Amino acid sequence: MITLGLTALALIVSLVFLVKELYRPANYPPEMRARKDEPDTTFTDVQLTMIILDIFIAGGHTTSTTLDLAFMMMIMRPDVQKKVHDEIDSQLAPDALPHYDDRLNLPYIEAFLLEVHRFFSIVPVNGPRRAIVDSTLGGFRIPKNTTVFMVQRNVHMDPEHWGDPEVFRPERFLNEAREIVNSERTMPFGQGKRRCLGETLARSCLFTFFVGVMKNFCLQKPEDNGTDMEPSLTLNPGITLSPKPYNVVFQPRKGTRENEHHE
Ligand code: HEM
Repeated sequence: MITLGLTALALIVSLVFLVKELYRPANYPPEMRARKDEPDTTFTDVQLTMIILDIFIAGGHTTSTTLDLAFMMMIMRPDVQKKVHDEIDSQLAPDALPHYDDRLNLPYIEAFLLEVHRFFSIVPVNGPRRAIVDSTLGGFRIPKNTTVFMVQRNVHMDPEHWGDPEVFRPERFLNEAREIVNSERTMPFGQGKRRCLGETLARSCLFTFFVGVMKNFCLQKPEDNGTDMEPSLTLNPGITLSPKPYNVVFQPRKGTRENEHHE
């Protein structure tokens, strides 16, 4: 709760400073300066502030929650954590920092992150959209102008497609040659023209941050942990899901620089 409060405070303070700086006409970006006298321009202070807010709100919580869940799965499933470590150790040089391109050599970790997206569906319902023509979908008539929502979670938990959707199993995204097999049935970032515009940034942040941490640490349940460690989700005031607070020990791995500092 305290962390959340401090994060919100830091966000508001940085936003106020940023906007104060931008409000000086000399600091306006070139397009805003060029268009400032156009009556219908959308290059305004308010528009800019709202876009920055959009990006912070849409991007910050979603990415950090997905990482929270990925780390939680590491302590819930030591067998999966071992496969993650084995893949990192066999593919990355000891001193190398992870790069997004490394995902090509780390298919198990890519499959693991896809499974985190699928299993938890942190944005369970996407939309709204408006039907712009009369149409029929799966036998249902959808009249023009109907508001439509896509229930991402139902797609991710469809037993006809996944077979065992309630099981957390990264291997479902790998074929026999250990290549990633994916389809539009995995849609954590939505679908269509209004799908998430931060998808590439989010995927690269998740991958590099997760691999960077896992390369250097073993994640363990604290011995005296009294917390409920089941993967349970709480609905935030808004549209995303996040895990209940949980405790985790980050144990430096042998041979890592991090460990040498601790010894
Ligand atoms: C794991 C991380 C993220 C997830 C799971 C996620 C998921 C989503 C989903 C499901 C939507 C709705 C798409 C739809 O209705 O079809 C969305 C929209 C959006 N996301 Fe993300 N997102 C993530 C990260 C980010 C980041 C890092 C940014 C920005 C830097 C971002 C910016 C946005 C914006 C601006 C929209 C609204 C797009 C529009 O309405 O045209 N998201 N996101």
